[in-house]
Amino acid sequence: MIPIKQMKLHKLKMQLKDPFTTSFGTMQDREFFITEAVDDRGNRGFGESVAFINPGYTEETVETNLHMMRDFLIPILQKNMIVHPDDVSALFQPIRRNNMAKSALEGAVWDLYAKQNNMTLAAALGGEKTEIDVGISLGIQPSIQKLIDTVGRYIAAGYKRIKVKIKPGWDVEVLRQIREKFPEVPIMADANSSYTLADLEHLKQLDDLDLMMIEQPLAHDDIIDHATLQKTLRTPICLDESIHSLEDTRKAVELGSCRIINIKIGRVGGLSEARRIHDYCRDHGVDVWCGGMLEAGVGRAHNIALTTLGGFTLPGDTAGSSRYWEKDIITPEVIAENGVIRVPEKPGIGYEIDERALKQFTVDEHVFDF
Ligand SMILES: O=C(O)CCC(=O)C1=CC=C[C@@H](O)[C@@H]1C(=O)O
Ligand SMILES: [Mg+2]
Repeated sequence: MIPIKQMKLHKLKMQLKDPFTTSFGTMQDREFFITEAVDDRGNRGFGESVAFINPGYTEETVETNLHMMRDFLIPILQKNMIVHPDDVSALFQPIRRNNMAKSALEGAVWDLYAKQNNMTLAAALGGEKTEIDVGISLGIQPSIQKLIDTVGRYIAAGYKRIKVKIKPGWDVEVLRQIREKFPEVPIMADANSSYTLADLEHLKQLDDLDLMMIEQPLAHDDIIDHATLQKTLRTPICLDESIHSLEDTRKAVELGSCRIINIKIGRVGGLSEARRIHDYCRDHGVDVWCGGMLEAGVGRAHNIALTTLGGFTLPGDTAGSSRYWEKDIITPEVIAENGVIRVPEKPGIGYEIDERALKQFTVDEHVFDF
């Protein structure tokens, strides 16, 4: 690989079109880093950190990302020769966790590598698809009727599956009314760890609603109780927060904690580990799909490239840019037509950075020479 000459961290502030409510809170203001790896040939590789402002989803935040990238991870990249992007996750091994910080930098290296080799990021990863199926993830709405109207709108727009947030008091009845209204639509529920095994009898009611899966019903750091729950539920459990690595995946699959895994590039530390998890799941008959973290266009582009791998058999959360943003930071924006996104054919992430938009949303910058 042509060496990195400079790494830039652009700190952005953007506002989601609509507030996004889950069992652990409501988000609308998004702060995050766009990472930019530059070589001496004018190639620029981009990544995106997906940590939120507060540590509600994982322990990472925008501020911990900056600390880890500036004080530990970029110095490692400055000191070492990278031959292939897979080297980055190996170099970062001695640093514990902090997967979203690692992923933000590794993603920029993967994009730079693909551009240096005049390949799409999808091709660099070994992806096969020229288009991907996508679903939509809906936050908790003010009323059941509002949720039903919103579900109808996205089904009319062609999205391939609907993901509904649930939590105690907003679950069985809500899903029953949606299923009644839309008997054929692929529907899944994401609980974001808001139940315990004490809710086992309550959760068994979900088995009658023909759901594709129940995502992360129990604790964010559990695979034992999920195995107990999966034994009693017909509906597949999908793990999200519990899975941070290939090792977590292996243990969860061997224990029978889940039948499906939501792979999020940031949560597992980058594209190389995401691909290793994909390969393991494909070899062990576990379905995977690509989750979302309310990303801007760079993160969205990385999700699209990853989803081109053959084992991504289920629609993911990578909806079009306009679902999230009045204005995205890439051009063209990501467009989902009838629940399908065409994989871009330009080198790297396949979308250009909209420099005016990047500048408009940038609130801080850090530049590191190599
Ligand atoms: O990016 C998207 O549209 C998916 C958003 C989404 O469902 C989630 C994002 C981040 C944390 C959670 O709230 C939730 C998830 O758990 O998948
Ligand atoms: Mg989830």
